[in-house]
Amino acid sequence: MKIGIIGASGYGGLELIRLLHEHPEVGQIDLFTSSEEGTIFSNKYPHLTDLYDQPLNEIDFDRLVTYDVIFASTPAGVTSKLFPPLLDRGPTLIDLSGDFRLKDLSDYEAWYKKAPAPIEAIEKSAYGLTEWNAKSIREAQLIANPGCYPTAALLSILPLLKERQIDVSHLVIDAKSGVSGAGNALSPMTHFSETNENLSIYKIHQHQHIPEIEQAMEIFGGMKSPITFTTHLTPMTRGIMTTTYAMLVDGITEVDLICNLRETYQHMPFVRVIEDIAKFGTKQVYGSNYCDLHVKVDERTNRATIVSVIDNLVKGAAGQAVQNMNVRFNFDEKAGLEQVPLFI
Ligand SMILES: NC(=O)C1=CN([C@@H]2O[C@H](COP(=O)(O)OP(=O)(O)OC[C@H]3O[C@@H](n4cnc5c(N)ncnc54)[C@H](OP(=O)(O)O)[C@@H]3O)[C@@H](O)[C@H]2O)C=CC1
Ligand SMILES: CC(=O)N[C@@H](CCC(=O)OP(=O)(O)O)C(=O)O
Repeated sequence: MKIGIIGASGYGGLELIRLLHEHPEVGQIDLFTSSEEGTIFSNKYPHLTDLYDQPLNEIDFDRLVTYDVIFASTPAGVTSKLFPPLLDRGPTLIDLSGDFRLKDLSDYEAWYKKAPAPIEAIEKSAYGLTEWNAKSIREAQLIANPGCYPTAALLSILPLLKERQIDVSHLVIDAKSGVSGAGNALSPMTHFSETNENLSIYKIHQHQHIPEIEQAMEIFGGMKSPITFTTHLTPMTRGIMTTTYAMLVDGITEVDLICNLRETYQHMPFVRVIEDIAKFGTKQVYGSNYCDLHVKVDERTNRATIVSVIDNLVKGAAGQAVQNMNVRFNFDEKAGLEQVPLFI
């Protein structure tokens, strides 16, 4: 397989390189840039010395069409223009940004505050939540990799919504992310002295992942309702935890929820149901493509607390993108993704 990575020098791009480098089906990886053409990649990132001593390439349409797969890990608003002309020209396109995730164009405009991609391209894209959309991913030329928070939240709540075990109204999803979720651009939000030893809340009720989660709840869970979704920045590099609070449907027990999660994901290699909460946390999945789930019912309130953890750069971005490539090309779904989590 011949792979091109656009936005290779960003955090998602670097993680794609790390994972694809070990992939048994990948032979060639070329790196593309919008700003640093000719820069020797290992001069920019010396941890890649002897591994990627090649120059960054200009983004050139005639060259891009020669690849089997093009990954783009670029800010919102880039692939909406870059990808549509590449459709039907050969490469499978895997987009890590939000440009093709929302089926309703007005949602994209309202939440991303940018012009949406052409509707024809959005209609051709498959939402890349691998565990829930493998059939469409297998046939798609363009895969819209999910956002990091939606990946964690949806994997935990979709089985429970689908089986009508939790009440869809009044869902509260409380989410926390490590700083790498914001990418490598410098900003006051991720300034060390303001992030370290701080816990902050941001984009309250305005996060662009709200419509993405609600859309997937409807498509895959068959349940439609507005959610309350809050995001917090935590002083760690990687990791996301989402905690969802949901009222139980009458007669449903904790055992029912656990059995459902176990059954749903029993043949899926990257989703684990963890019953012992003792060490449950982002470190259990750090550097890996796992998503760990835990659910506990509070019998006093009849409410379930549903917890999910992922590494935002792996299952939340590059790992899931590689998993989608594996599904798309009928490779072993685990190819390139068998890293043991870095717990200590
Ligand atoms: N970080 C995370 O945990 C996650 C990120 N995402 C999404 O993935 C995408 C990438 O995120 P991340 O890697 O963190 O971001 P970064 O800011 O770290 O990297 C983005 C890269 O995009 C390239 N770029 C910038 N502008 C353009 C342009 N106009 N045309 C082409 N390339 C451009 C830049 O490289 P160069 O200057 O060399 O072109 C830059 O290094 C974003 O849309 C983000 O929202 C999704 C899930 C998780
Ligand atoms: C910590 C942090 O800032 N995280 C980012 C996640 C970015 C992301 O995944 O956004 P896309 O929808 O563009 O892919 C955020 O909350 O916006």
